[in-house]
Amino acid sequence: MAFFKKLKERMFKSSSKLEEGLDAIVEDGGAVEATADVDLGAEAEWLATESARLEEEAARLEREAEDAEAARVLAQEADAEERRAAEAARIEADRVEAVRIARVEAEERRAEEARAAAEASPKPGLLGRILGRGEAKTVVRRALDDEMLEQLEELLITADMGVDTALRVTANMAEGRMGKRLSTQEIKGLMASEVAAIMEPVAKPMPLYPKKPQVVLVVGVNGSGKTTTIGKLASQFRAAGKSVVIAAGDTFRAAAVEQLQVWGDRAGVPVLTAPEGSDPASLAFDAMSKAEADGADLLMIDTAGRLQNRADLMEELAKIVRVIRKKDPSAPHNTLLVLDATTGQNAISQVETFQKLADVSGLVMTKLDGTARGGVLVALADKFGLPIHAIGVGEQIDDLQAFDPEDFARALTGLDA
Ligand SMILES: Nc1nc2c(ncn2[C@@H]2O[C@H](COP(=O)(O)OP(=O)(O)OP(=O)(O)O)[C@@H](O)[C@H]2O)c(=O)[nH]1
Repeated sequence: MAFFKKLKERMFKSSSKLEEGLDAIVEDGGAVEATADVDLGAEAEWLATESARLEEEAARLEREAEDAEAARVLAQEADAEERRAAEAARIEADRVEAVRIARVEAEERRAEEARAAAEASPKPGLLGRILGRGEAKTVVRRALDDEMLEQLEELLITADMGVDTALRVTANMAEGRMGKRLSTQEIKGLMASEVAAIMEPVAKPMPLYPKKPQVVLVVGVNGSGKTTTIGKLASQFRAAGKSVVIAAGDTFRAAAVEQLQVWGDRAGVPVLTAPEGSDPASLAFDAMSKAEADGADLLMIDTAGRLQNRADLMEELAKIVRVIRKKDPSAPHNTLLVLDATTGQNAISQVETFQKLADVSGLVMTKLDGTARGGVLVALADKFGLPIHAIGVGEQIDDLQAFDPEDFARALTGLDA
């Protein structure tokens, strides 16, 4: 699936970190085994070839016997009964002997091939040696024990899954499997299904309501990717036939406003701005009036992300909410928290903080491309259960994807499609 391949490529750092770790864990205390399916296939192939060859040999001997029979008939005609009978007996004996020799030769050739293959290959698999089919494919397997489980836990913790989630994932993986010999591929498969099970309940697109305008408040620390995400979302909604208005609510930073205007242009969506330093709530109110007057489907409000002064930020966000509720008591309909995956476990404390500042209704995780810390999304899902609406996997306008738990789990663990 092309979409999955792209996600896996984008999440390369997370998956390669887990893959390397898993390989090392399985090799540490694991043993090389022949992959049974490959060797049985080789054996079946060899038997089929050999049986075809023996059939040919038998057919040839049959033809010879027929020729001998013809000779016997001729001899009969020559009225040399005894000689002919002796000749026929000899030919029959020759035929039996020829079949025996052909079988012995086949056995010898087989043994010779086995010896040659054993010499050519320093470490052939067991069946490979017996059958002389060259080097058999091998796989490293390790019996699942407490030590291996601990190593798996540590690996998941280093991939930012957090201690509690890592413990839960490994405990579920181990259930009913202690002592079983597992390959890296099998462990990846188990891990991917545990991760997908945790992510499944939170994978929800941003809900749309029959409200005009539907107000989407976008919160998050500076640099988390709010502006970029608003631009990407606006572009997607536009493509889906929705009319969108954006409000540049971080009025204290001219650069942030300019950046939002650039994204508005890219998405083909109007961006409402206010003079530097003016009241964000007043801008939000004006934007609400414009969106209503234009009959817009969605109003997306960018906000400041200054966590340095939490009390001010809390008051600023609360005032925006108070003001837009004068126009629509049910607004904001969504409060999206944008998180940067590269901050790893710090994303956990950002959720805790913003849940106190605003009524967070869903998450967008950005910058999953190019980070080895993608596991934090599993920890977030496990700890908060907040819906994950989308993931950012690049800086381009179409680099925002709906969150698919199975694709994510496979990409995270490096499981091949
Ligand atoms: N690789 C990558 N970069 C991203 C992604 N999302 C955003 N960025 C980059 O992250 C940086 C910050 O993004 P912004 O959208 O400006 O973040 P912000 O939260 O609005 O930040 P402020 O404007 O400082 O409040 C920019 O350089 C973006 O290009 C993503 O999914 N992947």
